[in-house]
Amino acid sequence: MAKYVMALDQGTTSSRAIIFDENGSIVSVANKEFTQIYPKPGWVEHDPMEIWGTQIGVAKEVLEKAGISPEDIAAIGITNQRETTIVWDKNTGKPVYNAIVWQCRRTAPICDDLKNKGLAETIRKKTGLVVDAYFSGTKVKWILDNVEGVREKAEKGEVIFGNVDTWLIWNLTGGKVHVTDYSNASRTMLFNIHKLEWDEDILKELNIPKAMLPEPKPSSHIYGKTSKEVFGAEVPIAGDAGDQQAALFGQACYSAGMAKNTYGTGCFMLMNTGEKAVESKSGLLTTIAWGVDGKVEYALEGSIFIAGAVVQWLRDELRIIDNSAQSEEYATKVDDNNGVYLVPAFVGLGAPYWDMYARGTIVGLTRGAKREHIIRAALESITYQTRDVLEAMQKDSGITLTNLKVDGGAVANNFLMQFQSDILGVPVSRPKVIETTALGAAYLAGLATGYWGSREEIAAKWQIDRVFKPDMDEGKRNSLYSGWKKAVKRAMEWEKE
Ligand SMILES: Nc1ncnc2c1ncn2[C@@H]1O[C@H](COP(=O)(O)OP(=O)(O)O)[C@@H](O)[C@H]1O
Ligand SMILES: O=P(O)(O)OC[C@H](O)CO
Repeated sequence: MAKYVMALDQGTTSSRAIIFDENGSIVSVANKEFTQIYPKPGWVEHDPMEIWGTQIGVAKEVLEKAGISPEDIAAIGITNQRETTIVWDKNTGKPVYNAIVWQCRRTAPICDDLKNKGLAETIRKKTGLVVDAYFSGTKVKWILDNVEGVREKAEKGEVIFGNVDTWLIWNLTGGKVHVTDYSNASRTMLFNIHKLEWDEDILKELNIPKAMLPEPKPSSHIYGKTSKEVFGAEVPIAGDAGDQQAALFGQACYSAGMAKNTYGTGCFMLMNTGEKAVESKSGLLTTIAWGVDGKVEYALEGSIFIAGAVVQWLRDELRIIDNSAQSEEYATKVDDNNGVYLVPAFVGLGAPYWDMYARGTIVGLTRGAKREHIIRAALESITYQTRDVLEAMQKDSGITLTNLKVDGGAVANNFLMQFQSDILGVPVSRPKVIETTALGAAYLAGLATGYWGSREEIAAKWQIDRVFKPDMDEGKRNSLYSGWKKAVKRAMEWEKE
């Protein structure tokens, strides 16, 4: 029997491949960053060929690093940045346009139009989502309306759509399989999350031909096999989930009420709500967690668009740090934020504000404000945004969280984790494996092929690295947070005419 499971984790800023053994321990990792394209303010694109090239590149590299061959892989699990939209010609395999990234705001006017027609509530009821440029539906419409000749081809079924999971599976199978899983489908704003089917009315409203859409499937399922020419062997592709849902799975949040927060490019808090789709009244999303074991489970989600990305911005655009880890070093050189707040609304604000027209701002600057304060304010902003969504989640679910499980690249930052716990007043638990997204995808794939037997078996493998306990008095916690709320008001609706 093959000895390992491979996860392909296609994130917003990098493509990663990880090999896991039976214990869920990492055997080897390969990672490659790729180009972020910003054609206009508020627009974000990726080159789909670069996504594919880096992803297959790291898949080969990780095998080499581990000294194993493709035949040693029992199954592959795919997990991906969600919502990002790719449309390609199914005969040539070539994209008709760059991938429109989840962060891209170009379709805000299409969303305004849907809202003005009074469709927001119907769309929310069917899809669980707030009408926002974040989701794929309006991005597909934009491509059909703006790229010459694409609509005609789409109507003939020659041009097809997929999120990044679909694009990777299509390429891995040598252009044979056009599928997605329920968790990814639930992020398109085209999918009825209760009936588990594409919604004809929304498709009609957005003028999107159904023939373009992938077939929705469970998240733990054998979708097809890798092509020998592409991967070197025929390996079952047996797991597929959006990266945030995969992280929830990897954190073993299998019962209703369990939650995690992932600190990557953005920050996404998800709470499992079991087989019940809970409607949010506080600005959260209702989303499909996964389809596993013949049933579908749901989650409440608080989506924060910019988290770790603010640290990349300090590094690449502001150029006041050389690497992400330095953010911790500078932030801890000062005792506090000195009254400085940074609202990283670079691509608008997600939950719970949903303001497509908000933009980034720094407030509270005085003559004594130093680089350290700005760096600290950037890290603090991640924790305040998390408090925003945690409060919404507690309201919607009626559950008071007594502990928050965390993961993702930025949780390596100990200052960030301690401050997070201080601002929430709740312990924050960091697991040994912080690559939980990839782990979740591996588990989904391994369950479908019998490499692992059950969720109980998997849950027993979860191990803690460190718990950060709150160490700030309530008065200070609340006064810092009220400063944040004031700062957010300054950032909102900035781009609105
Ligand atoms: N020590 C650190 N402190 C703060 N942020 C960090 C640190 N290390 C990594 N990051 C941030 O974490 C993000 C990378 O996390 P990752 O989970 O790989 O994200 P993604 O899957 O979205 O590409 C980057 O945005 C990076 O700036
Ligand atoms: O690339 P990540 O890990 O920040 O995740 C992006 C999300 O899936 C967007 O919804």
